Amino acid sequence: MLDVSGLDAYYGDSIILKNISLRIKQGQVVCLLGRNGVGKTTFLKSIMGLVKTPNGSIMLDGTEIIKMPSYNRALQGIGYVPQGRDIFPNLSVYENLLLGLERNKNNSTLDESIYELFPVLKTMLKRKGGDLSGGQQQQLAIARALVSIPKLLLLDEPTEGIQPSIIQEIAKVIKKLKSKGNITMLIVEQYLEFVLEVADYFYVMDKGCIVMEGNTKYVEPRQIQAKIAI
Ligand SMILES: Nc1ncnc2c1ncn2[C@@H]1O[C@H](COP(=O)(O)OP(=O)(O)OP(=O)(O)O)[C@@H](O)[C@H]1O
Repeated sequence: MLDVSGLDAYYGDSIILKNISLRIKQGQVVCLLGRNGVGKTTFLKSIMGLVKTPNGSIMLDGTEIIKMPSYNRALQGIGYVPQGRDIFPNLSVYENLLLGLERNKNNSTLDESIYELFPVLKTMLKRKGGDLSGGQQQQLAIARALVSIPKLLLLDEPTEGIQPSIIQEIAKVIKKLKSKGNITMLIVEQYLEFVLEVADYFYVMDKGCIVMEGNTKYVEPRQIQAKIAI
């Protein structure tokens, strides 16, 4: 459903991604791993149209999106949870969730089933986004992306700086979504155990290039570790 090929990405004149090719099948959870600064976030931003990508192709369900403005890519069904989550600190949890609906032209009411995935949010609807813990903010950011019912969800380091019990909650949500089968996910992550738990397939990036890929079921974790250890 996502087919990226020969993609280069630049910040100004500096080339950050070189000739990246990556494919995700419908309903798959794919993780992109790599050390700090190798270009993982830049790759997600390239899919969202937030960086310069003069060469290559990004096909979403058979449609070329590489020249589309970012807003249209969201309308095509891509949800993005950036690193740092981008929660509006002065808006309530409920208002933050409502903002997610702006991306969905077919739906203007909040589907209550979002609280089945994130029960903690239901207990905090009136609380300000900025008063939530880091883990709760991460859950809110994922929930906000999901209310627009994306067909492809991009998550940038969802476990970063989060306590283990909430990491487990997030892993559960990802597995639940996967079992429903109507969403495809690309997750940038450095936490290998989490990747092996939730992903079907992985790619490892180094210095702007893909250097390893495979099925998470059959890989020897030490082989990945060797490529991502600092
Ligand atoms: N706005 C920017 N302008 C110029 N260079 C940038 C910009 N953002 C990132 N870079 C550079 O691009 C390279 C890739 O950064 P990127 O954030 O994509 O890496 P990453 O693999 O996601 O790292 P991390 O895990 O630390 O988030 C780095 O060398 C970084 O310094």
